[in-house]
Amino acid sequence: KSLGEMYTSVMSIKQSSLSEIQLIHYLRTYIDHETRRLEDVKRFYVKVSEFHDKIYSELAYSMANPLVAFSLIKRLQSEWLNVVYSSQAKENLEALRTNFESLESSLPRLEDLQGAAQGLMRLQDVYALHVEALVKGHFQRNTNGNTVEIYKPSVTIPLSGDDCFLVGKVAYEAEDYYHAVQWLEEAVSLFGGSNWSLEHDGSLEEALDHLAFSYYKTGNISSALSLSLELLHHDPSNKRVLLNLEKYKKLLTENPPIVTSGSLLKRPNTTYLRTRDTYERLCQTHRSQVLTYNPQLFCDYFTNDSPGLYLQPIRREVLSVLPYVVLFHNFVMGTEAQSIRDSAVPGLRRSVAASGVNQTSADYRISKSAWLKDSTHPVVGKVNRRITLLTGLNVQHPYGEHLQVVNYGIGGHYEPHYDHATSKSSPLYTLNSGNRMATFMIYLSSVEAGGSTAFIHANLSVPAVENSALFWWNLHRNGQGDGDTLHAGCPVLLGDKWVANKWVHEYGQEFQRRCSRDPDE
Ligand SMILES: O=C(O)CCC(=O)C(=O)O
Ligand SMILES: [Fe+2]
Repeated sequence: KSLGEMYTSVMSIKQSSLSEIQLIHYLRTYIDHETRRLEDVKRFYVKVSEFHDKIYSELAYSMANPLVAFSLIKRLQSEWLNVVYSSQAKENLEALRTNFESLESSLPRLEDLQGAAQGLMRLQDVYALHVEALVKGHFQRNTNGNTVEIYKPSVTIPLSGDDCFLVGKVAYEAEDYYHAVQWLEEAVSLFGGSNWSLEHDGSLEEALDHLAFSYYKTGNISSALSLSLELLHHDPSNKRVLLNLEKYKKLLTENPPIVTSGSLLKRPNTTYLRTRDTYERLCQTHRSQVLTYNPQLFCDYFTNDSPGLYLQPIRREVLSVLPYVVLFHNFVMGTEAQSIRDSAVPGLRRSVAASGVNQTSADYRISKSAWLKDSTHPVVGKVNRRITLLTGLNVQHPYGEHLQVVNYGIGGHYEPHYDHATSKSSPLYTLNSGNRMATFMIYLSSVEAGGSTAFIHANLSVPAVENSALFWWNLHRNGQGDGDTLHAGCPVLLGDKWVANKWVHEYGQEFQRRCSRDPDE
């Protein structure tokens, strides 16, 4: 069900941690059986050695004893064979493997490992994290020479040399030598002092090999050369490394390094983003500072003149006027958010994004989502009615889409995008109820670090505040898309981020939001 896409949602990752608990249990059983088997082997060893210790001084005399002679012959003819050809070890291992295979369908795949590695590199980039600190379990940023601790997790889990090697290799295989160099450097220094471990894929030699080549690719020949020399020290007869070494020496003598290291060490812009700098700055700041007093931005208790809200007005915070973005505090209760999250779990699938006439999964949206109809759970209908009370909008299907519940994964994000359709052939029009006029997005969880909603052109970054809801108009009153609504879900640095989207379409709102020919309205 969640095959190959586990990394795209923290919910799926939680489920896989249950598989590991089961595996620990299987391994314990295996260790117990193997320990018992080895104890039996040891007992036999002691028995036979003691026998020989006993008869050592009087060998000839002892062999004359028919009982002694018989036991010797029996041992050599049968007992030793039973020990040496025992199938117990194989049976224990097979039991372990059968148990492991029973869980295989719920284990992460190679895509998950690669996706998780890419998630780490995304966090490194967007939050300008210090890789050396990150691999030690610390979330730190370097700003103008100062180290800033972005978040202090309650448990610090450092990465191993092999972990770093894997991240580096994912970058290396994608020909992203900028990240490869940084992660392989960590791998080399962490592998340095440690011994080989059963569970590891990589080794110091392999890390050196990949790092040398990555440096070569970034134009840093002298580092490539010195790493190759270090590698030869460990593996003197490696022909390929010897050849590389010659090549690097030649390159250096022909072309002494004028531009020194790092010249080609630029971050790759894989998913090209024109607004990348603004996006990342907004993600890094919690709610960008409004320095000038703006009387148009205010807070109030809001009822929208709906009798249903008279006794319980909602705290409204106007965050931006153009585009109009408001935050409704405590829009849902914690128990309601919980019910919505729980109802969504069975339906969670990899999120898609509109691409031409189709909807496909993409690296620029890393999450899982589920669509909840009114009938899924009483709370869904209740929340829909509350949206109508607050906004006056008709959210009945197909004037409103079903509630989309989203759970983000490792470094989960949604890069700058519009919620409304920007082309006539968009799949959003299949509901035949016009374009997405407004977005009502509920934060179903808080996030420890990262995961804000950033409005690129409005210079606004809204942290995920549990139970609150964000509302904005995507379209001008004349039906044109409002380019200023470009927004993004920043990568989740730490936490389990859940949101629910209710998208309201143009049709059905003719009397709630009247048209205007003024393009600025
Ligand atoms: O998660 C967020 O903060 C934004 C999500 C979003 O923009 C979307 O789902 O369309
Ligand atoms: Fe959006």
